[in-house]
Amino acid sequence: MRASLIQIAVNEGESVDSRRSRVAELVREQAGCDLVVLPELWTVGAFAYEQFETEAEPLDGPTYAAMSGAARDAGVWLHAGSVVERAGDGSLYNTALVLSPDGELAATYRKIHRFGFDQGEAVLMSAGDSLTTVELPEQTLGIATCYDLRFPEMFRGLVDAGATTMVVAAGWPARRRAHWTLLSRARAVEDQSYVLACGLAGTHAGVEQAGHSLVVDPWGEVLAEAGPGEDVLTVDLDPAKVPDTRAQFPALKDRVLGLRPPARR
Ligand SMILES: O=C(O)CCC(=O)C(=O)O
Repeated sequence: MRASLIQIAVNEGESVDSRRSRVAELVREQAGCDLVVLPELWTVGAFAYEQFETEAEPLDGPTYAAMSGAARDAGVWLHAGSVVERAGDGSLYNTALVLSPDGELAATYRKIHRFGFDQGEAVLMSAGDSLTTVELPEQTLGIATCYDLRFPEMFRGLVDAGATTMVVAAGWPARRRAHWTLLSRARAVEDQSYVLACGLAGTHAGVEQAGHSLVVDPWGEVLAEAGPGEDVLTVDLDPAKVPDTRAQFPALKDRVLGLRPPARR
């Protein structure tokens, strides 16, 4: 199974429309891959809070339209990153879209852990409350977005739902790049899963992005890592490696759930 992660540079000066057209071409260039992954909020920019209202779109909006055609032309499964979704009741969500090779919307995921500590996304967006997995012919994708990477219990929920490859679309700031790499590897090791972590590059709204997207195998080895700028990572994954790792080193079987809190004395 061949996967490509497209680490998109979002810089001031490029309109959302021209970026959409440019990215659609980049997706088309990945024909021959099985899966293509894009970053979080690559249309508007993950930190461009003042544009969230104006660039919000319904699930079948302009990003879906552009990505649907690109997925179909390339014949790939496409995790199209996330968009600012305007829901029917007017509220906004940070919503990931997964398209099948015929361009249909196969799954959506509304980001559960909003970033900002009572500012930015955390106040502008509503929170999702459901996990999303996507069945591909040889693997099950577990979908997560950026700040979610810090919450291992969410990934354990994805493992329990059958996920074998975690796909993390992000707009991770350069300032905490070390956390990005460390947490991507930690999720791979503890969940004995592939992790495809695809971030933004460039600088928007004054926030330099980390880039350095990476693909980690279920043993925690980094199979490929991007540089700081716009980049495409193409990696061959062996779906058998997940069950093999889980069988050879069956730590997931030793989980103890429902521990009692410490006794009060
Ligand atoms: O957790 C972090 O350091 C970055 C999270 C983030 O930027 C986001 O979720 O948009």
